[in-house]
Amino acid sequence: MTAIGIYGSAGRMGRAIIDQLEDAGAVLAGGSDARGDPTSVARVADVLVDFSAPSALESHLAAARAARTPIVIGTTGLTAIHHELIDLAAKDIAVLQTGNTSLGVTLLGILVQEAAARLGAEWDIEIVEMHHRHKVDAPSGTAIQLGEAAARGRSTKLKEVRVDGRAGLVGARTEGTIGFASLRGGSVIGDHQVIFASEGERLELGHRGDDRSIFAKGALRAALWLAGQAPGRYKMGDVLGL
Ligand SMILES: NC(=O)C1=CN([C@@H]2O[C@H](COP(=O)(O)OP(=O)(O)OC[C@H]3O[C@@H](n4cnc5c(N)ncnc54)[C@H](OP(=O)(O)O)[C@@H]3O)[C@@H](O)[C@H]2O)C=CC1
Ligand SMILES: O=C(O)C1=N[C@H](C(=O)O)C[C@H](O)C1
Repeated sequence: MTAIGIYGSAGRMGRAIIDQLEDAGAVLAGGSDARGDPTSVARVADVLVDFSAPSALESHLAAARAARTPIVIGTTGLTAIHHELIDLAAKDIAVLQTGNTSLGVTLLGILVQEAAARLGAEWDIEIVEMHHRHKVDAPSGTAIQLGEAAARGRSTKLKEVRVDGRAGLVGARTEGTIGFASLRGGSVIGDHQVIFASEGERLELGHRGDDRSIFAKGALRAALWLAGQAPGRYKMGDVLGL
């Protein structure tokens, strides 16, 4: 059985993953949190999953590289520097990074890219997400990933067209931009809606997470797949064949 090491094991996602281990045919190699030892976990695991915090990413990647253990990174709130660190680690080990491990959101990304490619720039794109009151990063990793899919569909880069959380006298919308709005409240697991708005009509593509187990099952599916892969950087689409 595949032994899974979990970074962020005591958190909401860590606990949800532990609940799914048996059904996935995996066992817990060990876990660590803010005061844990990522190196010893990496040494005893066949594959690692990281659902912790961006500030821990560098040390988690270093531990995974030193032990030559593949790692699934689900932590969100990552910056360009974090992505560079991931690219660097992927030269030595298999790394899968995704803002969302669910099947539904992985497929949604493909649909969004396709819709953006087929609809002209006169269709405004806005992305709305809602999460529970404890979430610390915004926009969500999923929203950013969906924005990147839309930008790809339009053969542009998200960073060139991104508009975050409007407030005040911001002026009329600039054609071709992709806007983000984040809502926080209660126990919402994770809702995402991509709105394509034109004169007189709107197309809405979305996903609602009703249970955190969807992310846990996806993370374990990714981990079991990644355990057998050569060094490189992978996506959920590679796991699911989408
Ligand atoms: N990709 C996906 O599909 C999904 C991604 N996520 C993302 O996963 C991450 C975790 O979410 P969630 O479980 O809800 O968050 P929680 O706050 O419930 O858990 C975070 C865990 O990470 C640990 N942690 C915090 N800081 C560090 C650190 N510096 N080093 C090591 N461990 C640390 C915490 O430990 P301690 O208690 O000791 O501080 C805690 O156990 C978030 O970034 C979230 O957005 C969430 C759901 C799905
Ligand atoms: O923090 C969460 O809970 C979630 N985070 C991920 C994100 O930032 O997109 C995925 C999911 O929506 C739940």
